[in-house]
Order: sequence, then structure tokens, then C-alpha cells
Amino acid sequence: MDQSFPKSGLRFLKMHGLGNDFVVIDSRGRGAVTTPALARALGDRHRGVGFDQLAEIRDAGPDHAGADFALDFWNADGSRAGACGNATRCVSDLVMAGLGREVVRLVTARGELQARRLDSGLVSVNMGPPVLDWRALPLAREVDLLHLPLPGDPVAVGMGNPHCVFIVADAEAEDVVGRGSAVEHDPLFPERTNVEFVSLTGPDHLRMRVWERGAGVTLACGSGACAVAVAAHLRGLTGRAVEIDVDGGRLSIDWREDGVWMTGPVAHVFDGWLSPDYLAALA
Ligand SMILES: N[C@@H](CCC[C@H](N)C(=O)O)C(=O)O
Repeated sequence: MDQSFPKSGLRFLKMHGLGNDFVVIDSRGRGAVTTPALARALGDRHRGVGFDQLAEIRDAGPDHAGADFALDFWNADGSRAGACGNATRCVSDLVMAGLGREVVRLVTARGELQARRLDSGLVSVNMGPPVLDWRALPLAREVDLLHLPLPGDPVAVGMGNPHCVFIVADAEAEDVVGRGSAVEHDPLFPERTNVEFVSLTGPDHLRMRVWERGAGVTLACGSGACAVAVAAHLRGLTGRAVEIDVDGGRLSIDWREDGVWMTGPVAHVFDGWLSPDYLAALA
């Protein structure tokens, strides 16, 4: 074997869902390895691997005997996230392939979720019911979630992580970077927030652009698409099932009795090894 390509160190996979990209580390059978410093370093698109989120697979543990695995999420800035819809779909697809199954159960910070692969090859995940309680979101104080006291009259929806949804005439015309980064840090959101700009483009059809907490502009945000569907329905714009066009493609969202289901494609791009020297320099 060519010794300049040693397969030692820490193995990772690179995946994406509609261009929302991930480094996936499998820590089943050993302790979790990700730290804020490792996430920040790997998230660097010049000196690391580059990703929007890092997803670490862990054993579900005895408290979740019915679950096949557990999943933790980290943003590129080294912060933790309670939910990541696209990474959940990607990693579930991987685990389903490994188990030879079409359905898996997993545990995330927000509880047990279910994912399934459809005949089309698309992967669906039940992201659970939306969080519509100001304390749980969390917000800094009690306000009307459907009409937040911010310019632009946005809606707050939790999907295991906070979202601030602006329903606008034309999402294409919005300054996603300028407004998104300002709203992410608004004092109304003590744990910061993800920010979506959405416009109605047809019956039950929406266009969404996103600024993600801890990652900036991304090509897709699965939990954001779920939050947008909930916000648009609660504002009376759409039914409970919608198609959402994001920068990276299309997600289907269906707010059912048992939770908000999100469906879309997944892609496994490549596998790699973090060199021992690189890891030692981070320690
Ligand atoms: N891209 C994700 C959301 C990732 C987490 C988010 N940035 C946060 O900090 O809450 C998705 O697909 O849901």
C-alpha cells in the first residue's frame, strides 16, 4: 500500500442532503470523541474537511433499548445543536443499509425519532411534533409565537432547535446574510436561533432560504423546512403537507398527527481518515 495514504487515525464519512453537508463520525462501541475544538477545526473548509454540521453516531444506551443508535449534532462553529433533519436522514440511510432494513429508530437530544427509506430511494424522518412553547424553544420572555415582536412579524417554531420564520413576499429578494445574522443574535433568543425566509410560490408550495445558527447560509435545512411548514400552516397560508424549494433542491414536509415528517434525498460522497498528526495537534 502507498504509505503516503495511511488508513490510521479517525475515520469519517462525508455526506449531504440537498447540499447541507456533514462529516459523520461513528463512535458506536467506544466513547464519543467530538469536542467543540474538533468540530471547529474539522468544520474549517480550508484547514479541515469542511461541513455545515458534524453528526456523531453513538450507541443508544440502556435507556433507549428500542432505538438502533443515538445521534449528536455539532455546528461548524463548534456549538451543539439539538436537531438536524438532513443529517438525521443521511445517517439513518447509512445505518439502514448496514442493518439491511428500511426503518430505524434513533435517539437525539429531542427524544426518539423514526426514519424510513421509501421505494423511491428518498428518506423520510419523523422530526416529532413542533415545539410551540416559549420556555422550551427557548425565548427570553413570553410573547405571541405567531407574531414575534421583531421587525417583519416572524413566527417562532421549535423542532428540537429554535427557528425564526419570516413569511415574506419574495424570499429571493431578502438579505439572508445581513438579516439572518442579526436575528440569530437577537436577545429574544437566549440560545441564538436559525432564521428562515419563506414565500408562497403556489398552492402548498413554498420557497425557503436559510441562515443557520452556527453555520451561516446553507443550501438546505431540514428542521428549518419543518418549522417553515408549521409556520405557514399556522398562519393559514398552506395545508399540512407542502413542497419546499431550498437552494439545494426540494423537501416534502407533512405535518401529521404523530409529528412533522420530512422527505428528501441523501448522498454519501466519500470516506476519509483524519491523520494522527492532525488529531495530535488538536489535543
Ligand atoms: N441543517 C440542519 C440544522 C442544523 C442545526 C442548526 N444549525 C442549529 O444550530 O439548530 C437541519 O437539516 O435541520
